[in-house]
Amino acid sequence: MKHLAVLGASGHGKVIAECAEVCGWDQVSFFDDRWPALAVNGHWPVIGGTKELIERLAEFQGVLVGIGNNVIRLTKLQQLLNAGAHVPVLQHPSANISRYARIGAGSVIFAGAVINADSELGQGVIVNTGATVDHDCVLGDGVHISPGANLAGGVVVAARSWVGIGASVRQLVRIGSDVVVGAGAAVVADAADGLILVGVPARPR
Ligand SMILES: CC(=O)SCCNC(=O)CCNC(=O)[C@H](O)C(C)(C)COP(=O)(O)OP(=O)(O)OC[C@H]1O[C@@H](n2cnc3c(N)ncnc32)[C@H](O)[C@@H]1OP(=O)(O)O
Repeated sequence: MKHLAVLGASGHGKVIAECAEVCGWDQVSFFDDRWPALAVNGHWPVIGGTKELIERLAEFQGVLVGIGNNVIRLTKLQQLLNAGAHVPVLQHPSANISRYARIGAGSVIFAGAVINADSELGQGVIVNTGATVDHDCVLGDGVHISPGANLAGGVVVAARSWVGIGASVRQLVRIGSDVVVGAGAAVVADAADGLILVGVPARPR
């Protein structure tokens, strides 16, 4: 019996839960600091907060963080790793992931995503529905590649940056840490840390 705990009873958490079910996890339970006021997340129960999860870690064969905010997701992930949680990588069966890609603990790769050869993903990364990460990309801890976004070959996205839905990034471009790339943007040049970029071609906002 494989029981997965997900910290963060969010919409993102629901996608993690369903992905876990199709990956063969028998049961999924949520933990969220809004518990006990929040007792359910869609089709899955919420059975405690962070404190309760850490007390009950031994009951779960895996623990993931279902929080979209990159900074909070990484903080919670580190807390769970420090407490000795077993943090898996979740890969939807329809995702096409190179055998030569490396993916850090707590990362989730959703339906229809593609990750090509020699890409390296850090911990707590989200490659969302239908996103593509081409060959030789490097994604730092806590990066989120939103649905339908496309990274060309050799792109670097540093820690905690968020590439918005449907955005595109030209090959070999380096995006710094804590950057937000807006929905539909086309990033064609390197971007410094902390910028918000929008448009085609993408410019700081
Ligand atoms: C499964 C999931 O749901 S995963 C989540 C996927 N979601 C995303 O990818 C969202 C990415 N976020 C965005 O694109 C956001 O709009 C941001 C971060 C770029 C900007 O957000 P905010 O700071 O809240 O901007 P706000 O909505 O107030 O708009 C400010 C201005 O920027 C413009 N703007 C906002 N987003 C964009 C964009 N993606 N491209 C071009 N212009 C934009 C607005 O039109 C507005 O222009 P105006 O001042 O001329 O009226």
